[in-house]
Amino acid sequence: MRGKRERDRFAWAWAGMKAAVKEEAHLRFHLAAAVVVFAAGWVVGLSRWEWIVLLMAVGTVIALELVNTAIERAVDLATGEFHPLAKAAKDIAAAAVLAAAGFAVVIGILLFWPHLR
Ligand SMILES: Nc1ncnc2c1ncn2[C@@H]1O[C@H](COP(=O)(O)OP(=O)(O)OP(=O)(O)O)[C@@H](O)[C@H]1O
Repeated sequence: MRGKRERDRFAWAWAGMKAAVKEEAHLRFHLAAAVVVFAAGWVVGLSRWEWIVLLMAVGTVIALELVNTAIERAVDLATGEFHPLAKAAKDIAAAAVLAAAGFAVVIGILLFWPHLR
C-alpha cells in the first residue's frame, strides 16, 4: 500500500513536471541551457567537485522555476482581479528565479574560466 502511495506521488510530480514544461517557456529555456552547460562541462572535463557545484547551481534554478510556476498558478486561482499582494507574490517568486539564475551564471564563469584559459 505504501509502495503504491509512493508511486502515486512520483506520478503526480512527473505530471506536474510535464505540465510545467509544456506551459512555461522560461522553464524550457532553463532546461535547454542546462543541456548546453552539461555538454560544455563534459567537453572541458570538469572534475567531480566541479560537477557537484554545477549540478547544484542548475538544479536550484530549475527547482525555483518550478516553484515560481506553482505560485503563479496558485495566485491565478486565488484571484482574477488585480491585487497588490498577487503582484508581490508573483514578482517575488520571479525574483527568486532571477537571483538563482544570476548566481548560477557567476558560478558557471568561475567553474569554466580555468578550463578555457
Ligand atoms: N492578479 C494580479 N494582480 C496584480 N498583478 C498581477 C496579477 N497577475 C499578474 N500580475 C503582474 O503581472 C506580471 C506578469 O504576470 P503573469 O501571470 O503573466 O506571469 P509571468 O511572470 O509573465 O509568467 P509566465 O511565465 O506565465 O509568462 C506579474 O509578475 C505581476 O507583476
